[in-house]
Amino acid sequence: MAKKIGVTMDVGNDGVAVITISNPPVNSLASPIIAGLKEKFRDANQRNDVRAIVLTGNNGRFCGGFDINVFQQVHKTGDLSVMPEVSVDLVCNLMEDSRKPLVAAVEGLALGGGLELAMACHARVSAPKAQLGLPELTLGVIPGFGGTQRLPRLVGLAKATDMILLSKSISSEEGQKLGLIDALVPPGELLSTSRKWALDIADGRKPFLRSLHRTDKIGSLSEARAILKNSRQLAKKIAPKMPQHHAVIEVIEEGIVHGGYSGVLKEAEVFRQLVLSDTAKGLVHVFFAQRATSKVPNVTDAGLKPRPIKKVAVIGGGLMGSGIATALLLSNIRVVLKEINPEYLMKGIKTVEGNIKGLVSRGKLTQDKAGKALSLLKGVLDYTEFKDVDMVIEAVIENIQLKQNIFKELEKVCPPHCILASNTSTIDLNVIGEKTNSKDRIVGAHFFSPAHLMTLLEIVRSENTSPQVILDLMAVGKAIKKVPVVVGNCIGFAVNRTFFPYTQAAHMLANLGVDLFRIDSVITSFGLPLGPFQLGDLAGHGIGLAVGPIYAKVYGDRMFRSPLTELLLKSGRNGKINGRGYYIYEKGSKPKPDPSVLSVVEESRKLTNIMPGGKPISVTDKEIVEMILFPVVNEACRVLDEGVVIRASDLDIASVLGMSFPSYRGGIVFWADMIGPKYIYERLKEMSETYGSFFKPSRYLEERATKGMPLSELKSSRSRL
Ligand SMILES: CCCC(=O)CC(=O)SCCNC(=O)CCNC(=O)[C@H](O)C(C)(C)COP(=O)(O)OP(=O)(O)OC[C@H]1O[C@@H](n2cnc3c(N)ncnc32)[C@H](O)[C@@H]1OP(=O)(O)O
Ligand SMILES: NC(=O)C1=CN([C@@H]2O[C@H](COP(=O)(O)OP(=O)(O)OC[C@H]3O[C@@H](n4cnc5c(N)ncnc54)[C@H](O)[C@@H]3O)[C@@H](O)[C@H]2O)C=CC1
Repeated sequence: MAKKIGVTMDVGNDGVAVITISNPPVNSLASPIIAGLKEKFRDANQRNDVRAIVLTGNNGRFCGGFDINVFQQVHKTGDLSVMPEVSVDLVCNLMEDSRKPLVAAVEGLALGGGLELAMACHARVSAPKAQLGLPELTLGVIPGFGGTQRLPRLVGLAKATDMILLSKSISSEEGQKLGLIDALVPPGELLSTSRKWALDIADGRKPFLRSLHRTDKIGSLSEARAILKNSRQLAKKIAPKMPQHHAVIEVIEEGIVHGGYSGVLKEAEVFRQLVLSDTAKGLVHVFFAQRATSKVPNVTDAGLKPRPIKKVAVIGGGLMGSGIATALLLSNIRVVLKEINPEYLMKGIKTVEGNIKGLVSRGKLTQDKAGKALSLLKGVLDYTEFKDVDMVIEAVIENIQLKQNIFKELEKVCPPHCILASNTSTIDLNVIGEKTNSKDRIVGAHFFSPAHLMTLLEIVRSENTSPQVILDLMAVGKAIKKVPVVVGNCIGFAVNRTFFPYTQAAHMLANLGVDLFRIDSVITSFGLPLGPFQLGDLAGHGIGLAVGPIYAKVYGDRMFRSPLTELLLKSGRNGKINGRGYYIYEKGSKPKPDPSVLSVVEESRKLTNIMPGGKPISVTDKEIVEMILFPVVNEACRVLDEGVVIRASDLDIASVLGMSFPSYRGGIVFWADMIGPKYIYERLKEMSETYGSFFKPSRYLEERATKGMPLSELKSSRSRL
């Protein structure tokens, strides 16, 4: 059935015109909707039989904001003229300054431009539990329909700056307490109450309030300045590299100092600058990339329905198993946690308890919910409880034989419908399932550490995994608030494979004489939260050593073999786990660079002997970024070429959510396309001539560079999906 898009107006016998936005699924403000709103408001203002107006949205959702597709259009063409004139034409002139009272009837959600339309109305009536917010900063822009001016005037400056800077939405219940919502009524009474409210304003029984003209919640200029000073500090802390966070404070201040209308004009001007920024391009790409992951050909379009997953067994209560168990419990899924002995089992259970208590102490979970979650956990030492589980997630150490034996055993003890998933970070799924007859229900459920906090779930399918199993795991992933990305089977899958050159390039640079703490600092300035050496400390150097040979077996031709990890472990530095790696870890304080590790690096340099003429190389910060991240782009090209991901944007979202690649750079492939494949190819060619085949450009990169094609444009016939 075709989507019904448009704006309707029904004028009742009571003289109230109800204007309704229809643009499923979220009633976003696409260009025809904005044109329709202008037409209907003009009409309602002119008609003699209309005394008052109610604005609402169809299908239980008021409005999800401006149509983000238009931003993407602007990014593709650079043409700002496709952005309709809204803030003054529609919002100020036709709505707020209308002589006829206007009431917003809000239900479901009013976000971004949606909330901004509601705030331009003369009152807001809402159904319970509606989501209200201005999330524009997450898209690299600022509110553009007057939200920067009206929200402070409705909820107060401190609350408004907090909501805007943190893109934090509130419920209609909280909105009512703050004065954003005038009345909260059951959904069945929403329209009747809104009509009555509009007529009450028309007849002078209720005040005719124009938000932009209000000053009662702004406070004095000195109070406002003190709040804005705090906001500037907050913006510096949470988003030092985001232009929109700093710009929005300037825009709010303009309205405080020179009046709301002046603020509206400045808002429009700044909005138009920001919408063309690279940050907005990256963040809008990430918005759509994340949503695209829910569409998996031959799985989500195959007419299948996810089966209920009520009880899950997790094998191994170590770092990953305890995190995975925590994530499941928090979404009310029963968990059986299996370990090898009572001591390890107790340790696993204590870790789960610690994870959950940590959420309570940070105010992210109520005590009640924590108690409920923990009541769903059962620790076991044998397979008796496995007889009625719907899914098993194996998270034992990275050992092929051990995993093969476990899967062989699982086939016998689990019911036939049970999904058999492995959290392996590296091993080929076909090898894990080699000794079973259940290959169609074997799947990779690759979580990222800490598993209860990181949002990526890489779902790895082999050529035998059934679409039903993939769909079920996608549904579990969403239920436990992860973003599932379905990828093909290969060593390291999509994310770890793409990023294995990250650590290796860092090791090469350190062996070439570059200071490792400088490398970490350059990479964090680029936008990753941790540099490669600190990340190694966090993951633990033992795991690095264990997976090295697995990668070497298949990608050996393009690996830099560094003795650094082995030397580090020999010197008793396992990483954060034992308090010492490249950094020193002490409870309650930030990791400190450990100068004594430099002797280990020296030893490594002697063994590799790759410094030209025995002298450290001299590199700029830009060159460090290129030497570390261009090899990652190069491997991403191979991942794209081999069809390990369905679409390039899946690798973008996986790199953002799994590796914390900066979202404002749009993900690894998007970033590479912004720089240009030709430049990356030429730089890698130069590096490979100087430093060897580790940097040799891949066939895919060379082809794209020569043909002038973006990396994201897939033409692979070698899909693994
Ligand atoms: C001059 C500019 C004025 C201005 O102030 C700027 C704005 O208003 S910018 C937009 C601000 N709004 C937002 O940032 C909201 C973005 N959307 C969401 O946060 C969520 O989609 C939702 C909370 C509204 C709904 O969530 P959910 O039910 O989980 O559904 P999905 O997220 O999967 O979305 C369903 C499909 O709807 C598409 N969508 C959502 N919002 C918009 C939008 N504002 N514009 C265009 N399209 C939107 C989304 O892409 C999904 O589409 P699909 O094809 O994947 O089904
Ligand atoms: N550490 C990390 O950052 C990540 C690890 N992984 C993968 O997750 C898996 C587990 O890794 P970690 O949790 O780090 O290891 P870990 O060493 O912390 O935990 C493994 C646990 O499995 C238990 N175990 C071993 N054999 C068992 C058996 N037969 N039955 C029940 N329990 C058994 C061990 O006692 C141990 O507690 C590995 O495959 C690893 O590659 C995946 C993503 C990230």
